[in-house]
Amino acid sequence: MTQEKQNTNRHLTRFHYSTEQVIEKPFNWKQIWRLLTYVKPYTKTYLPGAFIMMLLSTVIRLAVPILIGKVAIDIIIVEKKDTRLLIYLVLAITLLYLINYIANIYRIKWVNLLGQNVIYDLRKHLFTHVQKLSHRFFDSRSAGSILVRIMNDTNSLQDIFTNGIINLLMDIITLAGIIMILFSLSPKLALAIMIVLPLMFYISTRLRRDIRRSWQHVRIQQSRMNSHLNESIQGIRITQAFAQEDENIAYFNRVNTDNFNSWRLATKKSAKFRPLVELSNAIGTVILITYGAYLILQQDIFVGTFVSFAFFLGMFWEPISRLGQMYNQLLMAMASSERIFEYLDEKPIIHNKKNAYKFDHMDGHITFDNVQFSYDDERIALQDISLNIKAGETVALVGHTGSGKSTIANLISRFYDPTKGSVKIDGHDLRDTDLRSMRSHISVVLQETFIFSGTIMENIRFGRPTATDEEVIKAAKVVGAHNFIQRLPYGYDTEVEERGSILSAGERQLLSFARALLANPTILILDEATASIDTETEVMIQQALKRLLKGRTAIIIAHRLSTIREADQIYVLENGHILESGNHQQLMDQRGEYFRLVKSQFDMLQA
Ligand SMILES: Nc1ncnc2c1ncn2[C@@H]1O[C@H](COP(=O)(O)OP(=O)(O)OP(=O)(O)O)[C@@H](O)[C@H]1O
Repeated sequence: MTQEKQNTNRHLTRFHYSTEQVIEKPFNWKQIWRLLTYVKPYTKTYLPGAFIMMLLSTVIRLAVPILIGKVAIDIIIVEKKDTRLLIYLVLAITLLYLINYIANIYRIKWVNLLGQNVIYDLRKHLFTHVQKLSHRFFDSRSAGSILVRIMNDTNSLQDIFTNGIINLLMDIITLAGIIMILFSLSPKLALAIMIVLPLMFYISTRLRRDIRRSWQHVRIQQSRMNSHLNESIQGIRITQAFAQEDENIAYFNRVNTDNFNSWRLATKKSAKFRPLVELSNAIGTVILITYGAYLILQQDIFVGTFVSFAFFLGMFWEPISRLGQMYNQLLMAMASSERIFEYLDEKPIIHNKKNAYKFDHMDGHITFDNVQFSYDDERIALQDISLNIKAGETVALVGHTGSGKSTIANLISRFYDPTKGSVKIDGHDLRDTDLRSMRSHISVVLQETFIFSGTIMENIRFGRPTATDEEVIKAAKVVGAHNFIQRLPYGYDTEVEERGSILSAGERQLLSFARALLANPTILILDEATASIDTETEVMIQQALKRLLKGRTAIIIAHRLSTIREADQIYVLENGHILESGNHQQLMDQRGEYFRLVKSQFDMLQA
């Protein structure tokens, strides 16, 4: 292997998506029942309609071969030789076919409506559920793989609900009907034909596990591809900046090839089913002709019965083959539904207790009592943290990267619960409070401001959806965003794409301030942007910040000296501990870590 190739391979290991493993569970009826609960809302509408149409059409299909073979040939032609009766019979059969045609139209229509509605409900349920899941869930999964479950996995269930259920019933009824009719026409001939059934059974049981696993594998490959796609498109700017496009393409090619190969394998395995069914059909036909002719010669059966048999035999393999396909579909649906139910069974770790305390009003007094927290079992992110942040105070958290500043902010918003100790607001342990009412009094401004696709107006209004246009504009004016918004091509109606790429970092920051101000929170958590911005914007942001903080409890993950200096309390963190605390002057006098931090920043600015 060349050095270059070795390097590329080493680099490619950075693309590692750990989320998807094969969920291997035996076929289980419980899961099918659980899926069927989604049909329940339609048991008074589409389902009975489709069922009646299916029944009608099945009865007609079963009756016609008897009318042609037994009635037309054996009775009317051979026995009675009555032409008029034959004409009536032909007319009756034509009418039956017409009814069958209409029944089929309605069956397909209602079955499709049923399927679409069920998928709509399932996707809604899944999305609603995922929205409520805690940060821990998202920490361990890529956005792409979540996307696949909401879109692809629900899509793959569509077939089972559109054609699956009704076709399954239709095929089972048809099969049972045919078997009964065949046995009543000639038990000997019926028994002879059934010899191939064990072969069919063997085929379906042997192949089924294999097929199921390969389809599961396809989903995993798709999920990997989506995860990579999602990440590489989101990170395209960095990719281009580091000239890593080729590496990205190489990895994508590999994922794409894996995806292609897994599809090929799965379809190859599934494709074995049909030819084997055809083979059984052929064997059955040979038996029918040979043994049937023998029975006619023995005068055991009449020609008409033989004709009915031939008709039914043609109809016999069709549902069996479809049942085989249906089984494939069912296996695929099992794989998808397992993956969907895995998410639906994921309980939000952070949830409301019974009789949780509702914050109708919040003063904004925050306390941390000996808090310990770790994201995983391996590392402790916070230890022995005790804070007392009085209502209306501005607190700055400073410290080296990874020291635990954002973790403190995460605990105040209750994105996670502490492993030990407690976090309280106004004396209420957050674990005993109502999440929604608690968070409605808190606003978070992240360093990386998230801009949603939509207009500037809508983006600010995200802070309080009921706000009027005037209120939005007022908030923008207070934080000093109004001027730059007015200069945009359509002012407040300018469309910004996801992530707000047409705006500068400073502008995005001001927008998020306006959004936070509009929400009018009691507690404001702000992760100050580290992006270097020009002095003029810096001044503007500082002024905006002052207005934003007025009258609120503020926790600022501070990077700028100007912000830190004005804070009522400063906590210096190191490796998850509080190293020092006090106001600027007190900490400067201590000449400890804070002093060194300030000095190094000052030296840097001087330089
Ligand atoms: N979602 C997560 N899962 C696991 N570990 C995490 C997670 N988020 C943070 N950590 C770890 O917890 C520790 C504290 O991280 P935190 O984000 O609070 O640091 P910080 O002081 O805010 O850093 P920065 O200034 O770089 O934002 C770090 O060691 C980090 O690696």
